[in-house]
Amino acid sequence: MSLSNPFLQRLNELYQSFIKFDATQSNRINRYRNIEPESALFLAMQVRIQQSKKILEIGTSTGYSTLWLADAAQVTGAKVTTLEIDEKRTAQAKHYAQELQVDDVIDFWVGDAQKFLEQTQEKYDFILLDAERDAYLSYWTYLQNMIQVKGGVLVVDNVISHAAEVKSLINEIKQDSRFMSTTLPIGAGLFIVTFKND
Ligand SMILES: C[S@@+](CC[C@H](N)C(=O)[O-])C[C@H]1O[C@@H](n2cnc3c(N)ncnc32)[C@H](O)[C@@H]1O
Repeated sequence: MSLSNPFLQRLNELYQSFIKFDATQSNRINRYRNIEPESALFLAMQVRIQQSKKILEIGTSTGYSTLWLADAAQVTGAKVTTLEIDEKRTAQAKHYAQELQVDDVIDFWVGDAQKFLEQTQEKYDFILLDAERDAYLSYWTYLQNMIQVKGGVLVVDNVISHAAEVKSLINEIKQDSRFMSTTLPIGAGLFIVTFKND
């Protein structure tokens, strides 16, 4: 059953252990930097509301958000492709996904997300962008062609907590008359983009 109490308890346990780990790391890059639980909950709801079938996550880390997305994907009959440059993190995320029996809907991809985006011809219903913010403008070149035109959505995390770092991306998207977008004050701030379809 989706979102069973044991599943939620284990997710919470994992989240607490990741937070503890991050507190021991002075170098930001070494931290896991998992999404806030309230953001993960919102994303899992959004997948259900949208009835997503194809989900892309950029930035797996240890898989906290991936687990939420995969659990929702099992409900909607979706597949999650998740990208991570650090193979040790992917191995961890895979391990938790197997333990929680959501690995059957996840395709773990290891490498530089830029390479994946350059090569893919796929479109996605739901895209979560949660990696290194200085690459986002470059990713957008590809992502704008990867959002499903009818009902697809891109969600960018940390747009309130790190507003200055995502300003250029947000300006670029706001200026593009094909899209509509807004920021939700959930967790570290979620920026949501979809096609206007006018
Ligand atoms: C903020 S964390 C992702 C957190 C994850 N979404 C969660 O909520 O559990 C960002 C991750 O992106 C990865 N990353 C950074 N640059 C990347 C790149 N160029 N390609 C793929 N992954 C990258 C980092 O290694 C890090 O694990």
